[in-house]
Amino acid sequence: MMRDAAPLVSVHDLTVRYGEAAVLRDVDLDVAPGEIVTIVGPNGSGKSTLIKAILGGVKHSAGRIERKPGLQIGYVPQRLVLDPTLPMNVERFLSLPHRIPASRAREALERAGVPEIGKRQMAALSGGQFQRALLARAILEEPDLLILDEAAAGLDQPGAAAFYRRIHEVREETGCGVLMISHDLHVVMSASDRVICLNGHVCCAGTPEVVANAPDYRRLFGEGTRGAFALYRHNHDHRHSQDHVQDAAE
Ligand SMILES: Nc1ncnc2c1ncn2[C@@H]1O[C@H](COP(=O)(O)OP(=O)(O)OP(=O)(O)O)[C@@H](O)[C@H]1O
Repeated sequence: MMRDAAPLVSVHDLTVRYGEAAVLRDVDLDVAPGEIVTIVGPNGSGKSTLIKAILGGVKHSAGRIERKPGLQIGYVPQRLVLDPTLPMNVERFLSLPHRIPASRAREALERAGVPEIGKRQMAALSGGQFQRALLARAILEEPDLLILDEAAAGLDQPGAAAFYRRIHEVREETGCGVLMISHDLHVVMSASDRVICLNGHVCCAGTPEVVANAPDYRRLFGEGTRGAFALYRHNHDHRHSQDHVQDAAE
């Protein structure tokens, strides 16, 4: 990772509103080349909105987003719904909207850890294979920054762990930066260089160690689902408008 290098993307004092309601307030974030940054936060805390703003799909009402000139982004959505009656194999899917040589498709599938699925029908893939196909498509153009919005949601625990391991390897192999949203807190803690805890604003940010060492988090981490809520409760000396998270943890 190159924290000293110019960031791939940096977000300053970002505010996003849907109508009157501010969904994001004064958010700062940056991703350096080769760095894995994970956004965590309760449902409705603005994680997807932040990513959409970075991708340019949502307008912000204040603040600014700076992208490295010529920045190439690869995006892996949480899910993609394809017409199951549409015959389309994986290689063809990778060739949309621009036809690519079969060798490039094979290389991307190898990188994504699924070299064998090129001729399989998209509709016949398992959830894990489908997400790998989306990953292959996102890395086809050798992006500088890979953005994943809960891309392992719906996979079982070993499947999700394998998926994140693969992301780690892609980062090692290509040097791309990674910005992802994840609810898999165990994975977040082991696979991220930096964690941003979001709840409309940035509650806390730092290395996984710093975030995980918050007393509540340490006390509760690993105690079933309660551990998952602990991250959102650490060292808060203020109340949120979304206190359902706190309620859910109690
Ligand atoms: N297009 C929209 N119009 C109006 N409100 C929206 C829109 N998209 C999202 N919101 C609201 O903005 C808030 C943040 O949504 P967002 O999807 O960014 O949260 P999230 O942290 O990604 O949630 P989750 O973990 O459930 O995916 C929510 O209250 C949501 O209802």
